[in-house]
Amino acid sequence: MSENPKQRSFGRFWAKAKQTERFIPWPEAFNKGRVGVVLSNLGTPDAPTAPAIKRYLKEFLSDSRVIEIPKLLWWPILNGPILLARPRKLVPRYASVWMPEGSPLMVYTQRQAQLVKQLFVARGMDVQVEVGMRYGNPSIGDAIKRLDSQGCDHILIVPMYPQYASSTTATVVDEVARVLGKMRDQPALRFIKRFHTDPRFISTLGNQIARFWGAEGRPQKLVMSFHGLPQQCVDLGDPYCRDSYETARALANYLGLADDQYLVTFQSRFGPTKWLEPYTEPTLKRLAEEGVTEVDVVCPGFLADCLETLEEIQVEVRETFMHAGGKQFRYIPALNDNAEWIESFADLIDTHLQGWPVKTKQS
Ligand SMILES: C=CC1=C(C)c2cc3[nH]c(cc4nc(cc5[nH]c(cc1n2)c(C)c5CCC(=O)O)C(CCC(=O)O)=C4C)c(C)c3C=C
Ligand SMILES: [Fe+2]
Ligand SMILES: [Fe+2]
Repeated sequence: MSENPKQRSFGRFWAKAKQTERFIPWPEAFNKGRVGVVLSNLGTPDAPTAPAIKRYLKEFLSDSRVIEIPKLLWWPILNGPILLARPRKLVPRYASVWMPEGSPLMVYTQRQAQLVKQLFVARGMDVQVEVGMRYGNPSIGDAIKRLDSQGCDHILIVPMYPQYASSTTATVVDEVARVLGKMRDQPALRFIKRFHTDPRFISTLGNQIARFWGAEGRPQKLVMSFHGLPQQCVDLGDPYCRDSYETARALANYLGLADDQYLVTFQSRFGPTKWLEPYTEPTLKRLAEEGVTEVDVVCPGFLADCLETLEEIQVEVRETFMHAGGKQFRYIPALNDNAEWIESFADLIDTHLQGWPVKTKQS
């Protein structure tokens, strides 16, 4: 019997469809309408080697949300002195914090994603969670592609920064828009802008500090060190500085600290321009010189420990403080995979999923 021409053309269509990257078999195609979450952190080199660090820095420092000087001026500086010298200088610093599973920023971000996902499963919720780093791997594009292939057409983007800054939060939004600009069937989309005074964030970090003090005793001063930002960004309207002070005040209130029991400082200055002050390292030097010999440092802008906390604070700043006469310097770790934080983070994310088809096992 001869083949029906209609059947033949369907056969050709089917064979071609199966070859395409986005082919979804029929049963799964009906499983659309799921909900996905992208946890987006800064990103980090793939290895503590000069080529890997160079690749990472090139992508990071080519972002016009991060370096706000005209590209034509910046290009020779970046590709000249910075990318020729900085990667090699950073190798021993990254190597000193590297964990068996990889860069701490990556390891703790992946753990948070895994644990939050497990908690959603335990709560009977159908929510996929993927990590999408702003720079390096896995990228935001990778995360969205993975969610899309799992049938998620509702996506919540969670920039992992409690305080909003254009150079961190806004650039995640830019990148998501760029990725979605290439999609025909786009997902429904939401973003978390900030959670710098969210009671769940403040109480979890506050409890982490209080537990530390319960076991080890209180210091003379608590230093809350936030990542810095060029002063010019704040002058142009970036709310990051105000957000940081609001986090600090909420944390101090939660812990019952008087104004003279804590300080706010800004770390990780990059380049010669004026950044937010007071700078962390000179402040700690001054404190030691003035006779404050016992300090604890916490970094409430970082949800995961990384180079900037484990090396810059825990090694470099500690050394400066001790050389200036300090006797006791303790770094209180970031929330990382703290079980209470995983619960709080899942609750915070859940608040932003309201009204979306987060199917329960019963339904
Ligand atoms: C927590 C919020 C962060 C803000 C705000 C931020 C602004 C900012 N950073 C740079 C330049 C660098 N930052 C670097 C490392 C780094 N920065 C953050 C977070 C914020 N940055 C993190 C979590 C990390 C650690 C990454 C890791 O791999 O562990 C670096 C790389 C290291 C180095 O070369 O010193 C640079 C460079 C600018 C210019 C900026 C605001 C404009
Ligand atoms: Fe930074
Ligand atoms: Fe640094």
